[in-house]
Amino acid sequence: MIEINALHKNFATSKSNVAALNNVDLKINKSEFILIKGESGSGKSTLLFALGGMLHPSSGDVIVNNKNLFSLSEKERRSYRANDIGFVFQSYHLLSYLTVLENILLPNTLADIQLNKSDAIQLATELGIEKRLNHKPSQLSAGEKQRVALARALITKPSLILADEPTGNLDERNTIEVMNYFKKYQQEGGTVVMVTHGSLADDYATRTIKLHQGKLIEE
Ligand SMILES: Nc1ncnc2c1ncn2[C@@H]1O[C@H](COP(=O)(O)OP(=O)(O)OP(=O)(O)O)[C@@H](O)[C@H]1O
Repeated sequence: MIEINALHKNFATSKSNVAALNNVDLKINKSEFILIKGESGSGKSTLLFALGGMLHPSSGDVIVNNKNLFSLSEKERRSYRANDIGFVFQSYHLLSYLTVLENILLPNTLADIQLNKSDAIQLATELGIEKRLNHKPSQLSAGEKQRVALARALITKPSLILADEPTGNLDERNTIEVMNYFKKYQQEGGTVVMVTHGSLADDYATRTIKLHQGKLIEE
């Protein structure tokens, strides 16, 4: 499904040149649940953003469903991001001036398919936040905020979830809940790629990869 070939990303400044990714090769199959681990600065987020078509590599390819992501037009890449991927971040990235329901339906502004309110309500019910639909993010607990972010990520029925430390601000109980939602999504055929430092996700993943100074050192 996804093939990463000889991926390099350099960040050059006047004083330094950081190889954030250095010759990374990786194949990701449908319905895998992959954890990306490695010390701070090892390139985990860079790899995730390249997978999401949000960060242009210096060289190398990201092939998704036989298409080279970085040979697509900007419009095609935007469509891939909006329709095929759900993003979940540590800090939720909810819009504070929108209600929970409006946040969940936010992909409507970007995705090709028309999302409707009843789908959002059904998803919110599955995630246990149906009583919060008219609240603003500031009125929610951390675990509730992340479930809203999950609903927003899932509403387009993406084939791939990219998650960057999604449980970094959550306690153990909420972490386990989020991991169970990811597992359910994966068991229904979705693919999850998740950056994490912790070990709570280990039991949920089908594979763990490790980066060190931009190199993939362990599968
Ligand atoms: N925009 C940028 N400009 C310059 N250097 C950058 C930029 N983004 C990332 N880097 C550098 O690239 C390297 C990899 O960064 P990345 O954020 O991918 O690491 P990470 O493994 O996700 O780290 P953390 O666990 O701390 O989030 C780091 O040395 C970082 O300083």
